[in-house]
Amino acid sequence: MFMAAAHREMMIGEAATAKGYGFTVPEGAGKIDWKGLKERRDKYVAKLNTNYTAGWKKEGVEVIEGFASFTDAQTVSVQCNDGTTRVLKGQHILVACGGLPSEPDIPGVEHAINSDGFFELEEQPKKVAVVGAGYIAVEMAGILHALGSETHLFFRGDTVLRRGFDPFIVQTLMEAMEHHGPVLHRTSTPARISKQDDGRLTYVATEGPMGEEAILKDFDCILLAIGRKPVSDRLGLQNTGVELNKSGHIVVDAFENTNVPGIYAIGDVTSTGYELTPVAIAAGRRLADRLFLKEGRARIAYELIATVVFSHPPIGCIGLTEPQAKAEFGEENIKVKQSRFASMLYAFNDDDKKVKTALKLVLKLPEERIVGLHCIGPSSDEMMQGFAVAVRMGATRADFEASVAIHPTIAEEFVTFGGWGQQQQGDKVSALLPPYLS
Ligand SMILES: Cc1cc2nc3c(=O)[nH]c(=O)nc-3n(C[C@H](O)[C@H](O)[C@H](O)COP(=O)(O)OP(=O)(O)OC[C@H]3O[C@@H](n4cnc5c(N)ncnc54)[C@H](O)[C@@H]3O)c2cc1C
Ligand SMILES: NC(=O)c1ccc[n+]([C@@H]2O[C@H](COP(=O)([O-])OP(=O)(O)OC[C@H]3O[C@@H](n4cnc5c(N)ncnc54)[C@H](O)[C@@H]3O)[C@@H](O)[C@H]2O)c1
Repeated sequence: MFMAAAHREMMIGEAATAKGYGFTVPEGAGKIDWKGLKERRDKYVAKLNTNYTAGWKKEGVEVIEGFASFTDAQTVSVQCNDGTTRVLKGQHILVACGGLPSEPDIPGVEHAINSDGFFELEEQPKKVAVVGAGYIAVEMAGILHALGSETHLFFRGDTVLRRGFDPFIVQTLMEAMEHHGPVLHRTSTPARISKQDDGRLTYVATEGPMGEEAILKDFDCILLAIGRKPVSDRLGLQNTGVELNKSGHIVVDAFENTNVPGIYAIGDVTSTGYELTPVAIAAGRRLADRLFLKEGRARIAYELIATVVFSHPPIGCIGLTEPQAKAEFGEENIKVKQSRFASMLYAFNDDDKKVKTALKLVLKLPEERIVGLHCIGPSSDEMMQGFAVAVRMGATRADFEASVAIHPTIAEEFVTFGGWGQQQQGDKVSALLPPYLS
């Protein structure tokens, strides 16, 4: 959440963009009171926790603080924080124990921090290495760079976000980062970390096809963000017969059931492949409705989960990438509409203009149903939620085309695409009205 909020305040080049609009931007205007921000954030988080605790009390939920593990498929033993042990039996047991950051097996790894450590930093690092290519690495490197830390981003492939993101969008992000972002270190694999005599850190990676050593010195922080692993190994699951997959995630079906009746799992600890807060919450709600309100067989549409990366600029997407759609439905059954342009927001600053906005629709033929919608550019994060509703409802190109554009916005490109080609005419127009108006 704070990444999202921080992101909005710190759009790269915001000061430069403001200059283009005629604002006087004093030197050092972007400087941040890191300590003050951390203090206010910690207070805010504490208040949220207090509110949740109060809510549970009000609902009559007993909260037992401690470490829980299974002794058998109906029994959980809790080592409570107050030193006592509680043994609880249940007809229904839900595992929602999440995950922990993964660490590379390299010498000196203890000198680095992970995303938990990032939130504990008391000072803004002057020179920082961020290792990884996923959400956290991209977001945190973007924030640190935007705040003025000398930021180096190290990743194993040619691009970041290689898994699950459309190559057109990723390429646009790479170009934006090259113009306005951290120093990029491609094809780079972590090798070792050591502490220098002056307390700063040296980071060594192997880079390029020949695996040459790259030695970079003088970091005051090395942040590892190479994914998260489920905590399933410490829950006594071996006493239950609950099945885990190769990566240790609890195997669940689309209804949050494990293979053991009465044991369910949601969130990051599961095999669903989505490590996102709203997915865990939605899964919990659906499960509770089914178990206790007996409300049918509602399940999450895992195929259509919208996601946002709070990169600079942000990325929003839902559904299949172009390669995924072609693999699933066959190349001949997929049509793509895409567009790349300099946003009007950046019209007055030549350097800004290099950061492009890109949008893509992936359509399944013959009905031209939208099976993928992807964008990168200002406000892509905010615009995704509305488009996600439309895509989940099965919107087609005709539905988008029939929606009158809002001008001047970036999102309007999705419904105009520079003129979709043929305009609908005559009787076809009424066919494009929503059912309740026709
Ligand atoms: C840096 C960072 C930024 C993120 N940003 C976003 C974002 O912007 N948007 C988004 O949608 N998602 C984001 N995520 C992902 C999101 O945080 C997770 O998907 C979500 O928290 C998963 O919820 P969960 O309940 O499965 O697990 P968690 O939130 O990890 O909660 C699991 C809880 O179980 C407790 N626990 C573990 N084992 C036991 C045990 N044996 N006994 C008792 N308690 C136990 C843990 O202490 C923890 O409190 C982010 C993740 C990280 C790390
Ligand atoms: N905006 C958001 O919604 C948001 C923000 C932050 C995190 N998250 C969630 O948290 C999850 C965890 O984030 P993450 O960025 O740590 O994981 P990730 O799975 O998104 O990315 C991990 C990256 O680390 C790389 N990697 C793996 N092993 C490596 C190694 N040994 N050396 C170098 N690189 C290695 C992988 O290639 C991958 O690119 C995400 O999958 C996401 O679901 C979401």
